[in-house]
Amino acid sequence: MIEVQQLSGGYPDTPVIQNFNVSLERGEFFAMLGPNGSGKTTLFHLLSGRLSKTSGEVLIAGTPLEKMRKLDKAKKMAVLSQEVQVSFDYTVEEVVRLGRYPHQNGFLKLLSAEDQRVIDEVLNLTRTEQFRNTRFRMISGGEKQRVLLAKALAQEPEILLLDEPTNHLDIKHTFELLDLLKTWQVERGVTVFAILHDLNVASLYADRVALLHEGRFQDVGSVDVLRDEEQLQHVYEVNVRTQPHPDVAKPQLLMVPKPEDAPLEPDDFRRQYSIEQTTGHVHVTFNAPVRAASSSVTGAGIDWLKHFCNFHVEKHYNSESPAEDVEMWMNELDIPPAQAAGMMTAVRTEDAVFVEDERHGIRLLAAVTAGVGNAVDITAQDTNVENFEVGTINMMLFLDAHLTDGALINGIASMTEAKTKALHDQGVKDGATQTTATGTSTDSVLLAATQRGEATPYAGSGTAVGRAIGEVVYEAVCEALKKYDEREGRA
Ligand SMILES: Nc1ncnc2c1ncn2[C@@H]1O[C@H](COP(=O)(O)OP(=O)(O)OP(=O)(O)O)[C@@H](O)[C@H]1O
Repeated sequence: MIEVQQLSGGYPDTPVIQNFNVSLERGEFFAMLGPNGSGKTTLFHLLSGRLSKTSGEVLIAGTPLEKMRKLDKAKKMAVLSQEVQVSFDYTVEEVVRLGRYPHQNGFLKLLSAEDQRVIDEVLNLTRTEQFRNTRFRMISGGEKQRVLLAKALAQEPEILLLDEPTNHLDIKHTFELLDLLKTWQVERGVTVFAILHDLNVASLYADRVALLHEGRFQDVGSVDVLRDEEQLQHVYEVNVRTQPHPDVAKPQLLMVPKPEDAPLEPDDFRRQYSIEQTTGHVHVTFNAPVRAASSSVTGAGIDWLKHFCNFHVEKHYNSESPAEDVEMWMNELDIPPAQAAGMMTAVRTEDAVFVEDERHGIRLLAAVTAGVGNAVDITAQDTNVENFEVGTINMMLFLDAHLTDGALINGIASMTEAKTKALHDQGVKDGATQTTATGTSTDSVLLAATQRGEATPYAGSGTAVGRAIGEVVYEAVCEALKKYDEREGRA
C-alpha cells in the first residue's frame, strides 16, 4: 500500500532522512516510535508530501506520490498532523464537512445524502456529535483532536497518516480513539501509519513498530521490538524495564528512576521488620516494601508489600468471600490491604514457628503454621479433599537477597520441595489413601526478598539461596508439625 524506496529528504542544512526503505501492507497498523529529534515528523511530512524529497521514491498503491492529483491523493490518504489548520471560524460540523470535499462532485460541490450520512457517522464515532454546532475554536485541545480525526475519517481514506493522534487526550479518550482506529483498520482494511510517543500504547495497538534513531530505523518488527531493553536504553537513554501485560499477550514498559535511598547497612536485616504474634494473628511488618511472590488469600501474585498476615479462623470457618474477610480483619488492625498479603489458618497462631538466622550467607526470617487434618497426596487418585478439618500449612519466608521474578518462582518450588520432604519425614499421610501427603488441600506460600545486592536469577537446590530456603523451610515445617501434634495430643 505504501512503498518507500531509498528515500532521502529533510531541510536545507539538515538532511535528517537518508536512504530510507519501508513497505506497509494494506490494512496494517504501523507505529513509528523514537526519541525527540529522531526524524519522525520529517519522515511523516515526506510521506504526506508536505516536504519534498531530495531523492528516492514514495509509492502509494504503486503510484509515485508526486504524480498524484491533489483530489486523488485526498481520497486515498487522510492526514492528521500536529498543526491545527482551521483558518476560518468554522463550526465543528463544518470542519468535518471539509473531509468530504474529495468525494463531492460538480462545480458547486454540494453535499449529498451520502456525505451527510458519513458526517453523522464520524461525529458519532468520535463522540463529537454534541459539539456539532459549536465553533471549532471554542472547544478544548482534546475535543479538537477528536474533531480533526472525524474530519480525516470523513475522507473515507485507504490510508491514515497520524502524527501523535492521542496528543491532548485523557486516558478514556485515548483508548476510545485507538479502539475506533483499530475497528476501522480491521473492518475497512485501512492502513494506519502513526507517530506515537507512548510505547505502551504502541505495543497494545500496533501490528508493527519501527524504532527511529538519528534518522534511521534502529529496528522494525512486531511489538517484540519493545521487549529489547538494551536497545530501548540505547535509543531513549533511559533505564527501562519491559514486562508482559497481565491480560494481553503484549509487552509493557516501565521506566526505572534513579535510586533515591542510600543502600542499607549490610547487618541491619533484623532491624528491617517487626513481628506481632497473638491468639488471633501473626503479623510481620517490614519498614520498607519487599518484593513478594505468593499464593495467599489476599495480595497473591508478585507485588511489593510491607505487611504479611496469617489470621486464625474457627475450625468450621466457611465463608463465601474469604478475601473480603481478610481485608476486614486487616482494616480492624489498621493494616492497609493494598500493601499486605493475608493468609488464614485454623491452626493456633500462638503455635507459629519463627526462624531468624543466616544460612549459606543469606539472612532470613521464616514464619510457619502447620496443621495436617487435611493432608493430601496430590498424586493419589482417590483422595478426599472435601473432608475439611483443621489443617493448612502456611509458609512465609523473607530473604535479605535480590531475586529476579524467575528466582522467586524457583524459590517457591524449593520451599514446596522442602515442605514435602518434611511431611514425608514426619510420616504425615493422606487420610483417604494412607499414602505420603505432599501438602494439605489449602496451603499458602509466600517468598519475599529485600532486593538488596546483586540480582540472583535462580533459587533451586543448586544455589546457595536454594539451599538456604530448603534447610530453613524443612526445619520450620518439622517444628510446626511437632507443635501441631502436641496440641492435638498426639505427641
Ligand atoms: N524546519 C526545520 N528546519 C531545519 N531543521 C529542522 C526543522 N524541523 C526539524 N528539524 C530538525 O530535524 C531533526 C528531526 O526533527 P523531527 O521534527 O523530524 O524529529 P521528531 O522525531 O519528530 O521529534 P519530536 O519527537 O520532538 O517531534 C531535528 O534535529 C530537528 O532539529
